[in-house]
Amino acid sequence: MRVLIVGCLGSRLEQAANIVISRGSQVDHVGTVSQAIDRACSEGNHHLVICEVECGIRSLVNGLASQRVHIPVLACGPASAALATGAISDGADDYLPLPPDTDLVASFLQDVAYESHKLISIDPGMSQLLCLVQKVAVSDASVLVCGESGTGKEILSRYIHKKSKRFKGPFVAFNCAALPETLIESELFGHEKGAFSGAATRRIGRFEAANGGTLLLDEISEMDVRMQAKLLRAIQEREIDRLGGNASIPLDVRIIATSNRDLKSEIKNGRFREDLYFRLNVVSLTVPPLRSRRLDIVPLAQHFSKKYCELNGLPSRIISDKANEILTNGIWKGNIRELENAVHRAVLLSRGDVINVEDFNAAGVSSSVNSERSIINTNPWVGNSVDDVEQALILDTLTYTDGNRTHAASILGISIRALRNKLRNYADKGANVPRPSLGLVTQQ
Ligand SMILES: Nc1ncnc2c1ncn2[C@@H]1O[C@H](COP(=O)(O)OP(=O)(O)OP(=O)(O)O)[C@@H](O)[C@H]1O
Repeated sequence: MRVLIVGCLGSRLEQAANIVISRGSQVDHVGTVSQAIDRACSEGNHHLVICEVECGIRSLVNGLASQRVHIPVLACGPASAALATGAISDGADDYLPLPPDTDLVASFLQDVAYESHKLISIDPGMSQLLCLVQKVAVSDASVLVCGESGTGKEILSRYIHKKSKRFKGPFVAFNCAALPETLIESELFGHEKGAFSGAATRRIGRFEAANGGTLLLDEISEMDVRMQAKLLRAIQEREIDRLGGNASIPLDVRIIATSNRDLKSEIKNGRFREDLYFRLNVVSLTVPPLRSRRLDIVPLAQHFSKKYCELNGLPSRIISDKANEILTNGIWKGNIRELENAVHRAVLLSRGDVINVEDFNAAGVSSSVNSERSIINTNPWVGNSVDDVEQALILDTLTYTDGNRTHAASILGISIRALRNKLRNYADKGANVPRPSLGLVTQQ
């Protein structure tokens, strides 16, 4: 989830921002309402705005409405009934007294997340999985969610949390592939002030932030083996030590881990600890790829169309029958993330209230139906395989970003991990893969 914070980053607003970050959301900060409106309009991917009351709630709410951007606004400021009532009558959805109460911030985020993490599915293949999820969600057992990249493993993990007895507790997501080894430990376990150079204040880690709730360890296979040992100890002993701390902190956390690698072969290759695998794999769920649950394509595409029309302040747009047919019967190389990106681009490119096949063409959707009904038939890439086109696009993008994997993944709309896997394959096939630029935190 992405949150835009508006106001002067004094200590109280900073505390609110830190709580939001510790709950697994991404934070952007701007100083004024007009910057907030610009940013929300130009980026179109914020799920919540938290705005200091003195910045002007009415002008923020009116400004967003005039650009037809619909994002919930949480006003914040001193604990005062008059200020809270004023902010709400100016159009804020709610009021957060500062200094912020962690549980209150968490519950606002949860309400917003509930809307933005709605799980859409009608395909019988998924229904079976969801029945199983209902049964296992109520227990406290660790769950391992497997499936290809972008199939919805994270959204399914959130669903498990929502259906569990812990649903009122926090859901904290941690991506094991996103940070260098040196930072993972302090991020997971937290640190005391002065634990290492740069540790200017005490910081609680993701485990503590998830206490009473669920911790999602996304892309667990990417975690270094030494770190896996520390993780295993924390899960087994149900307690952690902050870095530089001398008292153990008891934990009451349900663990859900995801992987798009085959962990059994990772174990064989010595890259994943077998004992950790058994700890995590009490219940194992596999999310099917989109190509084997085609009945989900149309409802998902409609859902994404609504979502991106709203986020970009556009009137709602329906997807034409022809485009739906092509999306449903096309050869999908990608998964739901790719469908979401395609619909997002088509929403932005379409004019009027219908999204047509041409809008998907212009958005670069290259799936084709059977023989003659190819979505793209005039593209210069015709004649190349999808794999070749994808490789060329990825390597060109990486050259453009000067080797920066994070930036390239963001432009391409894929996860860093998916990008790294592809680069590894290209390098294995002998392709010339641009090296990471200096100071990068990701590795190939
Ligand atoms: N059933 C669904 N309903 C609505 N949105 C979905 C669904 N499944 C996935 N999505 C959306 O698709 C995108 C990718 O989903 P998600 O991040 O859960 O996939 P993932 O398998 O965890 O990906 P990765 O392996 O790359 O981490 C997200 O934006 C998510 O909200």
